[in-house]
Amino acid sequence: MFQANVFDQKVALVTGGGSGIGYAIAEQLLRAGARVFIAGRKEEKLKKAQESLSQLGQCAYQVCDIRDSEQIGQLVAFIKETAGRLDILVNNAGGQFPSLAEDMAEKGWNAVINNNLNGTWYMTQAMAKAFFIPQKQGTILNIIVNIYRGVPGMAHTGAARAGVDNLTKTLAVEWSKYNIRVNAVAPGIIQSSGLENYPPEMLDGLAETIPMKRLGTTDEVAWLCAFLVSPFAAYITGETMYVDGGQRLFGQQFQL
Ligand SMILES: CCCCC/C=C/C(=O)SCCNC(=O)CCNC(=O)[C@H](O)C(C)(C)COP(=O)(O)OP(=O)(O)OC[C@H]1O[C@@H](n2cnc3c(N)ncnc32)[C@H](O)[C@@H]1OP(=O)(O)O
Ligand SMILES: NC(=O)C1=CN([C@@H]2O[C@H](COP(=O)(O)OP(=O)(O)OC[C@H]3O[C@@H](n4cnc5c(N)ncnc54)[C@H](OP(=O)(O)O)[C@@H]3O)[C@@H](O)[C@H]2O)C=CC1
Repeated sequence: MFQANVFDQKVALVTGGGSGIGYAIAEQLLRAGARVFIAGRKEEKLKKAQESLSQLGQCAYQVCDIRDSEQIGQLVAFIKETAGRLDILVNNAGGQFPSLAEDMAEKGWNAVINNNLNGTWYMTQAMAKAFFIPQKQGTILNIIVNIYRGVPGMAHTGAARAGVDNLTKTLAVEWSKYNIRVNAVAPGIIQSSGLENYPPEMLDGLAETIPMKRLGTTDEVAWLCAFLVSPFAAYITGETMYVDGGQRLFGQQFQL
């Protein structure tokens, strides 16, 4: 998408970079010259991803649960020791499970809020304080979901991602004095490893309800992400951009 030197000397962290959309984002950043760290909970997944991503450039991984402040502290230390700086944070790690609102247990609600809202915040604040604020420079990109018309069938993630959408705007304003840009990307339904968590019948016939009559690809999300964290988007902050084939305007999220 870009020339190979757009992210020269830039260091990026992609949470959830071991699979799916996060992997595709890491790939685009590496192709354009960034040094990339990926993080997630499962070491085997990260190791495999790092091995193949390393063919494109400098890539390292660290196990880190975004809900765990101690592990985030260890990740900060690892990036400081090995790269000395961080320029780009992509908060991609996340997930949820389908459930009607009336059936949600308190523990399940809290698990999804904790993963997608709190985890994103812990990671963001830690990386901003350790790197972006002292450097007076940085860019943060939050991956959320299509929340345009609510998220029927997954109220917990709708609430959590709306929180991140709003956090994006607040931080864009508060941290512009540090030369930090903060944006978000809201994917529609993307053909990725993440969809394996959903029963196939929930996705049956969905493509037909989307204006573009197909699901998105991980690359189609990653291209937008690479643009938003690049210097070509230098005047864009506080924005949430949808990459959804028009689904937010007309189409089903999945079969209820
Ligand atoms: C807007 C439309 C978008 C449609 C497409 C979207 C696609 C994607 O987002 S793809 C990415 C999907 N990937 C994932 O969702 C994988 C990651 N998911 C998770 O890790 C879990 O779902 C998590 C967020 C809940 C985190 O899990 P964890 O903190 O490890 O929690 P537990 O597994 O211990 O569960 C705690 C609690 O949550 C309830 N629960 C969990 N899974 C389910 C389930 N499948 N169905 C119903 N309830 C569930 C449950 O109450 C659990 O407690 P226990 O009953 O004591 O186990
Ligand atoms: N695919 C889709 O249709 C859509 C996806 N999204 C969102 O995009 C993001 C990427 O999803 P996708 O690639 O499809 O799915 P994946 O399930 O492949 O990716 C989710 C990634 O997040 C990591 N992760 C989850 N929880 C944590 C945690 N607590 N700490 C650290 N890492 C974590 C997982 O790694 P590990 O298992 O190693 O922890 C995994 O690599 C998610 O936030 C997802 O909700 C949004 C809209 C649609």
